[in-house]
Amino acid sequence: MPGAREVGISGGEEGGGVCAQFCILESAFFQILCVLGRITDYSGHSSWGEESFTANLKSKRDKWKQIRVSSSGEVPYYSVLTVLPQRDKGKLRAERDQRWTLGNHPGGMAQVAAAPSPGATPGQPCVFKLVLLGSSSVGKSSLALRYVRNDFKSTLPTVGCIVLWIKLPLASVPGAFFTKLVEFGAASLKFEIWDTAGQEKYHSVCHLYFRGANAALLVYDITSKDSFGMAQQWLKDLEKEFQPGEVVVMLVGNKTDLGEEREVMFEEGKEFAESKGLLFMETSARLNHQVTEVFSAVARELLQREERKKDQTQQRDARLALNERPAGQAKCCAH
Ligand SMILES: Nc1nc2c(ncn2[C@@H]2O[C@H](COP(=O)(O)OP(=O)(O)OP(=O)(O)O)[C@@H](O)[C@H]2O)c(=O)[nH]1
Repeated sequence: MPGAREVGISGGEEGGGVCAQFCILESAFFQILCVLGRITDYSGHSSWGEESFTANLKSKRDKWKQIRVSSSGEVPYYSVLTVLPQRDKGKLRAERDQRWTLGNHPGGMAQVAAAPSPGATPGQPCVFKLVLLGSSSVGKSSLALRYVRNDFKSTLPTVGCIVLWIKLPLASVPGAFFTKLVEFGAASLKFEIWDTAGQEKYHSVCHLYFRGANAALLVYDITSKDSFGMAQQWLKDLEKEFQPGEVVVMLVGNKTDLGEEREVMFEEGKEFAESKGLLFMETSARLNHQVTEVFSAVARELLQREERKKDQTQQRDARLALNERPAGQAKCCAH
């Protein structure tokens, strides 16, 4: 978008060849453990295999521990299978076996997933939570990866609902995974992008992750009519959770590079979006077509809404101030 400048990217540690989902999973766990006060530092992953990973965590006592985490089952959960002792001792001693079910651990995901407060600190950019929703394989993770890192790769299915922050993260485990700072002239905002798993088995828990969202991208694959239908289903889920106009929603038809296999016409997407008051764009994460424009359009809409809210608050305060004047004092300073 003209005037938009991307000024920074942070979060989501990614080692060589490590997939985005992995970052999400890591990030989610890192946040959970920080919230629980169990760790003070995190050294990143050491390996990835199937649906498990290992990570090095620094405890309050300044000791490094290695944990192995896996996800499995119909309801996604992440289980710390084994806590290994300090690496310098070299022994494999199981110290703890804990299991968290996403969303219901006291002090866990519920806090991690708390809504960011736009512009909470004066001088700081407004922070907005943006969730990516849609069927499996429509390209949610790819759009985030393209936007945040200008990268594209064949990715593994996200497990669970991770916030990625921009993959703000999990197989897709809920969690923030990337943040991106965007400046529009004098205004700036920070996106916290939460990626969710599109697989049907995770659908029932994904609402935990869009709680507190400021914006949502409803992504479908233009070569799949089914995915377009599912995007409409996701919209119904959002409507259950939010008041009309509470979140900025954009419908995104991805994979325009596969035009010959197109099953959903541009007009079809546009008409549906207009009928529901949604923003609409078609993209190709693969060719980097319109990806930045999608996020910029959402960012612009969010900032405009914030401005409108500020104006309304000022007008209301001004009215209140006038009404509170002592009796007999003129309400109009012109006379
Ligand atoms: N041709 C083409 N392929 C794409 C595009 N975007 C994503 N893909 C591919 O589609 C597949 C699925 O992409 P993902 O980004 O993992 O999809 P997702 O929606 O995050 O999937 P889940 O994690 O299962 O919810 C991968 O093989 C991507 O490389 C695109 O714009 N064009």
